[in-house]
Amino acid sequence: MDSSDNKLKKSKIVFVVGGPGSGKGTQCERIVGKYGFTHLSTGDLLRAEVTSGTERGQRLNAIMSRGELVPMETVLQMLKDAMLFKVDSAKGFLIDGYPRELSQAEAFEKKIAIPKLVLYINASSETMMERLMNRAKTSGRADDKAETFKARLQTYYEATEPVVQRYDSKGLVKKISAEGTADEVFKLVCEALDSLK
Ligand SMILES: Nc1nc2c(ncn2[C@@H]2O[C@H](COP(=O)(O)OP(=O)(O)OP(=O)(O)O)[C@@H](O)[C@H]2O)c(=O)[nH]1
Ligand SMILES: O=c1ccn([C@@H]2O[C@H](COP(=O)(O)OP(=O)(O)O)[C@@H](O)[C@H]2O)c(=O)[nH]1
Ligand SMILES: [Mg+2]
Repeated sequence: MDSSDNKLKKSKIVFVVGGPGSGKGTQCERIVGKYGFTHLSTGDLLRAEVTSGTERGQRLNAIMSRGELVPMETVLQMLKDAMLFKVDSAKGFLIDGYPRELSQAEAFEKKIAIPKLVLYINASSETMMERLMNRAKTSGRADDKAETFKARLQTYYEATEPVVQRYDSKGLVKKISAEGTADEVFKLVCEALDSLK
């Protein structure tokens, strides 16, 4: 019988990477609708832990409100648990907002699997700022404010962009221009996913 770890290793995994507010969550929702993938956002998993009000949640909240990264062991364990929970029903996994740093990418490959594709959702910092300030009106997210945005952006350029370079050198990256409307961006996303068989 196949062990759960083996099933994870064989599953279709797509990383969705991009700056804060680039539109990762929006595109993932559409991909789920069309392709039936299982969507897991590490940011959402962390926020669920914060909402649960545990002591661990309070520690996470402090880190996230500063726009910094939560220790990678914490995030990887949460992500792996969530993947194992779904592995029997998932047609594939969309991992949204992860990996955030090179060491996370390496740990994921070692403990879970190598992704089949990295969707790189790319927008200018001005566009991302504008989208987030808009979202802030309704999101209730503690980190949707101008000061935290700057820190998140800096963390993104310093820690996350090297992840894109790593996978680009392996030929796994599809770079998607995310400046247009969500519909326009989704067309490009579909082209990238359809090239994956
Ligand atoms: N014009 C336009 N707006 C978009 C697009 N995608 C998302 N938005 C808007 O931009 C905001 C951020 O989108 P999200 O999908 O939450 O972005 P995200 O990358 O998941 O952001 P984080 O969760 O902060 O990482 C939302 O208010 C969306 O409505 C797009 O393709 N075009
Ligand atoms: O793998 C992850 C994902 C998220 N975060 C934290 O959660 C916050 C929100 O992440 P999300 O992906 O929801 O939003 P983004 O920062 O991309 O706008 C980040 O700023 C980080 O503090 C983290 O530490 N590790
Ligand atoms: Mg998101």
